This record gives sequence, C-alpha cells and structure tokens, in this order.
Amino acid sequence: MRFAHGLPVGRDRNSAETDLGIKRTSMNKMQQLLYSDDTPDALATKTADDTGHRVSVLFPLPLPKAYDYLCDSADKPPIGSFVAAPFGPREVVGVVWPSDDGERAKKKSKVQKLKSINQVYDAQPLAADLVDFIDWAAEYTMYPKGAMLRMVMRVKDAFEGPRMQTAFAATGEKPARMTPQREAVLAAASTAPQSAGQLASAAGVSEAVVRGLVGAGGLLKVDVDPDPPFIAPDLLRAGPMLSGDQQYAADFVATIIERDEHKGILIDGVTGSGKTEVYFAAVAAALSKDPDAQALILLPEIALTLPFLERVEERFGAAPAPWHSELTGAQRRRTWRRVAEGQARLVVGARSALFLPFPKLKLIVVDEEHDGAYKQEEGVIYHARDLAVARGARAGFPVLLASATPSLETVVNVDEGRYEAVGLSGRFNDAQMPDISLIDMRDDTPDAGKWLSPKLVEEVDKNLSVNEQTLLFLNRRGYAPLTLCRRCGHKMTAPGSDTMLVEHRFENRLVCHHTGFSMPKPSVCPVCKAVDSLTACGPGVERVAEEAKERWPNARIEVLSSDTAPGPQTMRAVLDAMKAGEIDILIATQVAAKGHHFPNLTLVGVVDADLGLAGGDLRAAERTYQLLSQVTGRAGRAEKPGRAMIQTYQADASVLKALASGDRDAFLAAEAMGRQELGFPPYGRLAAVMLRSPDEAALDRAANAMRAAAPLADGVEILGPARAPIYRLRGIARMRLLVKTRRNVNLQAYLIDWLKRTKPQSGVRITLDINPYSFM
Ligand SMILES: Nc1ncnc2c1ncn2[C@@H]1O[C@H](COP(=O)(O)OP(=O)(O)OP(=O)(O)O)[C@@H](O)[C@H]1O
Ligand SMILES: [Zn+2]
Repeated sequence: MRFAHGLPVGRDRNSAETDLGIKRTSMNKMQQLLYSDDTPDALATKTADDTGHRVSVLFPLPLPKAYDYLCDSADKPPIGSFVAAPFGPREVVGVVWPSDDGERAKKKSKVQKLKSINQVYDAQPLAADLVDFIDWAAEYTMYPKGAMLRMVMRVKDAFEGPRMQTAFAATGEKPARMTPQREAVLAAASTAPQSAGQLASAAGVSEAVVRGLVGAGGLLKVDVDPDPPFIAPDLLRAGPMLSGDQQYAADFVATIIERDEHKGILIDGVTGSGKTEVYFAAVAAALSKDPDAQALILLPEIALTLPFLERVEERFGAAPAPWHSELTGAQRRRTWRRVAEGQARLVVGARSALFLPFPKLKLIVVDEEHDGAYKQEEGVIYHARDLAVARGARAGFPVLLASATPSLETVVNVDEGRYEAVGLSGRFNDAQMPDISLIDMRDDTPDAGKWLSPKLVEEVDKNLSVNEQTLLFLNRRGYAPLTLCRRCGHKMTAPGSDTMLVEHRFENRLVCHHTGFSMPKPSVCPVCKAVDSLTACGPGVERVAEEAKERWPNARIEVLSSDTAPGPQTMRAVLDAMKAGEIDILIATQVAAKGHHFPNLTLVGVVDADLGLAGGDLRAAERTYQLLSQVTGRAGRAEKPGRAMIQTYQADASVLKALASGDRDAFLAAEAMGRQELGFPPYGRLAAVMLRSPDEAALDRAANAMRAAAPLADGVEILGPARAPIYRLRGIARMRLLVKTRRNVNLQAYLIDWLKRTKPQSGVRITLDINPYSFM
C-alpha cells in the first residue's frame, strides 16, 4: 500500500520546539459546545462493513473531526487526497485525513455500514506537513479542524483541474480575402492565443470576424489552460552587492538553510537598513538547494504588495505568485493551483497565504513581523506570525522574521534562546537615521480649530522652500472622529452600536468604521431637533488636509487613506506620485507608514502621537513605538538627511522619550518589566473568552455563570467578565472574560475543562481568542 503522503505512524506530534507547544487533548466535546450551531443534524450514517478501504474524510465545515467512509477504488487514496462524499443531504468535497485510532477502536465493536466515497479527484494531495499543521493549528487556536481546512480550500473547484478554454491562434497563413478588420485580428492574435472576445475587442471588430477567420485559414482553434504557469525565479541572477553587514546576515541564514532544520531567525535592522535584500538572498538559497522547494514571503498589508511584487520581479527576473484579498477569482485559482502543483516556487502574500497547499514549502519570511495586521480577527482567529513559526517548526524549515521594531514576544524568544537573531546596524549606504524631536503641544499650541503647531508649520515652510517633501501622519480616516450636537450634547452613533460616526466631508456622510454603516450628514440634531447644531470634533486626515491647503495654497497636497484610495491600484498611483516627487505634502494614515521608500521625503510630522496611547490595551505603548518608528523612518532614506517632529500632549511619556532618543532597547526593557510584573504575554499566557448576544440580560447571566463555573487551578487567573470597550455592535452586546495563566500552564487544556463545565445558554455565542491582540 502506498503511503506517499501519509503521516509517519507514531510520530511525536509535539516534538517541534516552539513556545506555542500544546498538549494533544481530545477537544471534540468542547468543540461541540462551541460550534454545535453549525453541525448539520443529518450526518453520514455510520454503521458497519469491511469490504473496500476505510478512509477518514475531513470536510471544510466547522466540524471537529473526520468521518469514516468506504473507498471502492483499487488503491486506497493517500492522506491529503481530495474526495467527494455524501454528507447529510449533500455531496461535499473533503480531504482524506489521518484517522483517529482511538475513535475507530470504539466504533469497531459496533456493527457498521459506511457510506462510499463518490469520487477521488486527480489533484495533487495536500502535503503531509500541511495536514499535520492543520491538525495542530486547530488545537492551538481551538477552532474545529474542518474550519481550519476550509482556509486551505477557499478556492472553489481548484482541485478539479483546469477547464480548458478555447482560444484562437494565428496560423501564419493569410486568407485569400483580406480586409482591414481581418488584418487587425491577425495582428492581435500574433502575440499569443486569445479568446474570441479578447481578439474582437483588441481589434475593435465583432466576434463574427474572428470566427470567420477560422474558416478562412488565418486562425486555428486551440485549447489553452486558463491558469498560465508562473515564470520560475532566476536563481542565478546576481542580486545587488551586499554590504558587509548584509553579507554576514545572509551567510548566517544560509548556513541554517543549508542544515535543513527549523529555526526562528530575527533579522533586526533599522528602517532602510536593507533587510529585504538579506531575505531575498535567503529565498535564493532555499530555492537553489532543492529544485522543488517553495518559499513564501508574508507581508502585513496588501497596499504593500503591488510595489513589492515589482521589487521581487526585478530581483528574480520573474513576478512571484501573488495572494491577497484583491485578487480576482481567476487569479486566486491560478495561484492556488500552481502552488499545489509545486509550479509556483515563490509566493508573496497576505496572512492567509500561510494556508496555500504548498507541496514542498522550505522557507517562510514574515516581513514587519511585529505588525498587528498579522492577527486575523474574523472567522478563525489566528496570528499569522505565530502560526508561520509553528508551521516551520513542525515541517523542519527556517522562518525569518524581519523588523526594525520587533515585537516584545520575538525579542524575548531571542533572549531566551528559542530564536536566532542577526542585526544590521545602520542604514544602507550610510544614510542617516532621522533626527526625531517632540513638540510639547502644551507649550506650542495651535490656533483654535487648527491642528498643526507653530513649530511644525515652520518646518514645513522650510521644507517647501527647498523643494523637499513632507509627510504629515495622522492615523485617523475621514474629516472628524466625533460629531456632537452643540445644543444638547448628543453624540452621533451607529444604530444598535456604541460606535461614533466619523464625518467624511468629501462625500458629506457620517460613517461608522466598525460596522460600515453610513448616512448623509443630517442638518437637524436627531434628539433635540436643533438646526445646524451638529459640529465636527477633532481631526481626521481630511481635516488636516483642509488646514494644509489653506496654509500652503501653492503646494501640491494629497490625502492618502483607505477611503481616499480604495483598492491597491489607486493607492499605488498616489504612492508613485509621491515617489516621483509630484507631491509636496502627503497627509496620510498608516497606509503610507510602512515599507515605502520616498527618496526626497525629508520631514515627517506626526500630528497626534497620543492617539494610540489611549485605552487600556496591553500593547498600546509597544504599538505606538512601532508605528511611530516606522513612520518617522520614512524620512531621509536617501542622500538628504531627514527629521521628524512628533506632536504630543504627553511629552513625558516614556515611550515617546525613548522614540525621540532612539533608545529602542531601553524602551523594550521597560516594557518587558511592566509585562513581567503583571504576568502578561510573553511572560504568561492569555486568552479571551468572548460572549455575545442580542439579549443583554441573557448575556449578563451567561457571563456570570461562566465565571462561576471556572475551575480553580494553580497559576490561572480569571479577569472579568467585563463589557467590551465597544459594548454594542450591530445590535449585539459583547462581554469578555480573560484567562491569564503562567507560562507553564496548558492554557488550551484549561479552557477545554472550563467549557465542559459551562452549560450552553441559548442565544449566547462563545468565541475563543488565544493570545488576543484587539480589545474592541
Ligand atoms: N546591497 C544593496 N545594494 C544596493 N541597494 C541596496 C542594497 N541594500 C539595500 N538597498 C537599497 O536601500 C534601500 C533600503 O533597503 P530595504 O528596503 O531592503 O530596507 P529595509 O531594511 O527592508 O527597510 P524597511 O524596514 O524600512 O522596510 C532600498 O532602496 C534598497 O533598494
Ligand atoms: Zn441636539
């Protein structure tokens, strides 16, 4: 029997070393409690038989386990194969899964009659290391295995193989009767075979002209694969000459790649130090080592991917396979299929690329590893950086983490010897780090209704006079974050939600950034009916732009946020204009903060540094440090030195002082001490149990009952229940319990035990978030 893709029997599933290691436990009961809503009642009839092969099939549905079927084919399909099988009233496509021997032993005693699999697909089975990773990730995140598998099977029908498309290719013959229309079609077809529609529109003729050319001998019908293969990266192509530091780091990583073992490796270097070139060298090394090896580069934001794809193309002479939410259905299928075949060797993508069906993944790079965007907050809640490290640990390949401001988690992993680290000490080509200063807004107050302090205005003036570019950073979309009635004090909120409506003046609407609700700005207060009493409070980027345009009428000013530039293409246009020096002042949210290289940008002004510090989030200071380092790091990346001015009302806050003095290590040390004292991650484990219900009284009862059911355990502390900072969202009220444990406690096992003791309450949903980041 072939077990080409099967898991080795008796493998120690916990042998891989990460800080995420958890013990295997049966989670079925708990998962039924959590996800019972989604379990179809009519499951496959499980009764007995013993002819044919018995195989377990996991479906991409929120189910905790695989189900047994019979397979009548001569060969037992290997683990990872895609199959179609009857499930309840439907036929569902699932994946052959390792069977749970304990479960099977129990069932053996019963008389059984299993249903048969309908079809085994011809597609490449999922690799053993991916199957193993899905099992592990389900246990770690406490989501059902089937929900994890669904993340791999997001692309509909990809495993069915290509449905060939008809295209028309030029034969090279000229038909006897030529017309200008026919001439144009043949010219269009001369480059590559295309569909009738494509040729017709390229030539500006009807499809009838195209089809007519087949009969006339000028065109030939051919079948083409709708998912063209990716061009292989050119691994012999020389990258740029690396600096001494870069070469040292690249060699360090290359030795680990050579040894073919897992290591988490931090590439630590200030913004602009050339980390990207170092990990490109690592990608080249990993792909050169094995002709079938594949590599994945993860980026936190899709705004970054477009320019990045080009940078990769320049380096390797071929565009990588892209993966992000803006791809069309056809593009997604192409990447998925080509990755599954092993044909796409280099993938650049957002966090969900981690779940692509790589048959031979040998390296993952997590760029900007500290970035909060790696945490997926909807559906299955996971942190892509943590899962990437676990994926590498289990499959035995290195995972590179690049950052100028590594997360405390990663720094502690390095300090405690779990990860390796290499540093790049300065900026590439000796470009200077920007000179950062704080503007104390208590001393340097802007005029009423204005947001830019006299000092910052003076610096912008100077910059304009020497034709250098300025970035004004404010991490707030729209015109004003709060709309208030001057007469009765009413604050405009979204219906059924405790979220403030944000004014967007370009569209003259009030918008909720949490629910997506929007309405035209009313002229009358909905409560006291006063006319024209609604006032905008506080600034968003649009309001700062208004002030800038008033102050510098001759400057070329642009605003960039996810509203002003929806989609990566439009965003790209503004970023390109900035790069080309066609913008004098760019006013932007964090979309412009990361990864970009604007050679003539020499001044960065942070409009409100206090924004991220408000609220009781445990990572607030860390995030502020990271974001502001990143933003100020945009200044002076080329020949001209840069400077950054940070406006704040809290000039004494230690995080801002550390930022101004560039003392990252002092900041991290203070931050580490604070977290250690409180036993928060990375010095302890944390999980959030979120309860939600439209019925506030039921929610209260459920939360308190759950609190009361919490088992006493050494090293475990339960905090709450407390209302979420935004208590009501879209008519649903939310409460939260936090579980904080010592690091040596098996957090997942504790949660399983707790949930077992909790009686489900109708109408109240429970969600778990292991190592929560967002406290909204
Ligand atoms: N060895 C090299 N030869 C030539 N140019 C280089 C080299 N290394 C880096 N550069 C250039 O220096 C600039 C900064 O490099 P890079 O983008 O790799 O830095 P980074 O550390 O990834 O920065 P950030 O953290 O800000 O994203 C880029 O324009 C890059 O092309
Ligand atoms: Zn009012």
